[in-house]
Amino acid sequence: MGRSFVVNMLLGAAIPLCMTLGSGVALYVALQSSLNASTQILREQAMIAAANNLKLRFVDAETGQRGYVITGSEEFLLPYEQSRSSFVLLHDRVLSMIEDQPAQRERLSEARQLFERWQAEAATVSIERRRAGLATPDMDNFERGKQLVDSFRLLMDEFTEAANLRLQEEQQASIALGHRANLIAIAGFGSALLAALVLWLLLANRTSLTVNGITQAAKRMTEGDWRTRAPELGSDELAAMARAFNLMAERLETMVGAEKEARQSLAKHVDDMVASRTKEMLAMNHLVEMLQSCHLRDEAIQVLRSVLPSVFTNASGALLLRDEEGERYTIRVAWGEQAGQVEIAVAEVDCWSLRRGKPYEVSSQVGSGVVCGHIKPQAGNHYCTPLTAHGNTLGVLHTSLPDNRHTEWESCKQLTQAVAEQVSLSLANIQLRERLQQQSVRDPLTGLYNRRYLEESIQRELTRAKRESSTLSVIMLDLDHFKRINDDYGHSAGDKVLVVVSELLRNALRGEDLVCRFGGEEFTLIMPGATLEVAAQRAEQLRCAIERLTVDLGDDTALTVTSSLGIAAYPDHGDDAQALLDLADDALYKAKHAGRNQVAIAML
Ligand SMILES: Nc1nc2c(ncn2[C@@H]2O[C@H](COP(=O)(O)OP(=O)(O)OP(=O)(O)O)[C@@H](O)[C@H]2O)c(=O)[nH]1
Repeated sequence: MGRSFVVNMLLGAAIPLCMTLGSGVALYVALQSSLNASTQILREQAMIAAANNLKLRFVDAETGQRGYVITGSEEFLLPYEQSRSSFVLLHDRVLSMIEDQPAQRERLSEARQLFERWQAEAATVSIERRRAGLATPDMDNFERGKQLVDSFRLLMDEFTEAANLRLQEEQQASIALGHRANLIAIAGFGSALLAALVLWLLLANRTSLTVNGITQAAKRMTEGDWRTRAPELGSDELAAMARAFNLMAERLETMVGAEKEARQSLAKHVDDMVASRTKEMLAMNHLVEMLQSCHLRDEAIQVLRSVLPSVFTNASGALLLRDEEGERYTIRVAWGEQAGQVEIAVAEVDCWSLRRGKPYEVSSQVGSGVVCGHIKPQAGNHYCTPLTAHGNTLGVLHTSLPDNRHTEWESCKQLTQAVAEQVSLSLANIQLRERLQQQSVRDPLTGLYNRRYLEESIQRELTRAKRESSTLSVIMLDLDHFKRINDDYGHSAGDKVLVVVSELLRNALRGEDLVCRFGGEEFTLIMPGATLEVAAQRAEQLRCAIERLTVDLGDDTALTVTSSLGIAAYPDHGDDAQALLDLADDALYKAKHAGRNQVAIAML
């Protein structure tokens, strides 16, 4: 664990500061010593000056004493007295200045003793002699005085020399202290300055490394390089700042990565949705085109079976269509999980959208609800919408999505509604076309095919019989004395007889046989694949059945009727449709002329 940046900063400031303080103290001490030395020099100089003064006082006192002794003039005694008293004062002052110099004190005490001895032994004696009127100088006294003065001078010279010596020492010491102070000032403050500079450079370098690292990393990040990181140097606050930056960068990288992933996933989702919608739209367009080309409801159901599952690629579903009788609905198309429900009949009460006449939904969006009985399995989201056209309900379109795909539910419902509208429209058109077609080929009274359809059909069937080397028989049937029924019981009774006989004919023949009302009370039967013999047998059976028929008119009146039948067959009677019809008609007339209620075969 390294030192913190703040501690480094404080150390960076404290070290030069301490060095400066240390230098200051050392400088102060050196200066103080220098000051002491200077004071000492001044004292020594003052002492030398005082020693010289003492010598001067002694000389003045001697000069005054000698002047008085030689001249006898009293005026010489004044300087003598003054010098004497000032000598004492000056001596005491000098003595107080050299308390710490015992050798000098001794010299000075000795000098005073010499001065006092000079006064006592030379000066006072000579002055007294002069006062006593002795003008002749006492040579012994004079000699003694001179010796004492010389001794005094020698002593004071020693004193001055010693003081001068001390003065020189003090001056040298002062110079040395001055040099030392200079050295301290230069070395101390210089090294403190250098230390401050070095520490500042270190701290600046440390700071700039981290700050530049972070700045560069931030710049690279703004240019899109989210993986870049700042260098984490050391373990101080700057390193903590770099670590915090890197943590932030890591978070940003994670966030940017997540945002990028989300964007990509959203783009993929949108692409998928667009692709899915495009596919659905293409499939729906295909469905609409195909339905528009259908002429029959069964054709439309075939188209819906093959195309509807590709329209709803993600959803299960079923298409329920109303039966022709209009009472029930049958699941005509089913896909996905509903695939097993095909051809199951469903009552109107089993579908809530049929009951209510509007779309019905059970999903997590609308909360819980009762699932329609025709939906199996019942788990998941379900949507039923009625197929309606011109106020009629044609069926129901139902779609389902599992619970885990609820995000697609809204678009699934919209697609279901759009497809339901298209299918309704197409089915309504087909039904209308079928109805018009039926009306154009069917006889409105009996529901049998009309003569126009007969003429088209016989040609087609004959061509097929020729192609397949098969046979085809034509029976012309005419009710006997039908005019009488009309006349006797009314036209509506005649109509009823026609309807009942038509029903009999329709039920008696095979599915591929055609029963047509040729006109009035005359019927034509086309029997593909039937030989002349088979046709003759069938004609006889029909004749008998009609003969046995009883038509109840509702007022306790029951009618019976007979019929005459003529037969012609391919290839027995040729391969021309009109010729076969004519031959069968001829045979019919032959049966009429033969007494009616019988079967006649065309001439071979
Ligand atoms: N009720 C009714 N009568 C029809 C219809 N079409 C034709 N008829 C009548 O059928 C009768 C046909 O009479 P005819 O051609 O004389 O033949 P017929 O009375 O059956 O006598 P034969 O054929 O010789 O046995 C006419 O009276 C027509 O008016 C129809 O749609 N309804």
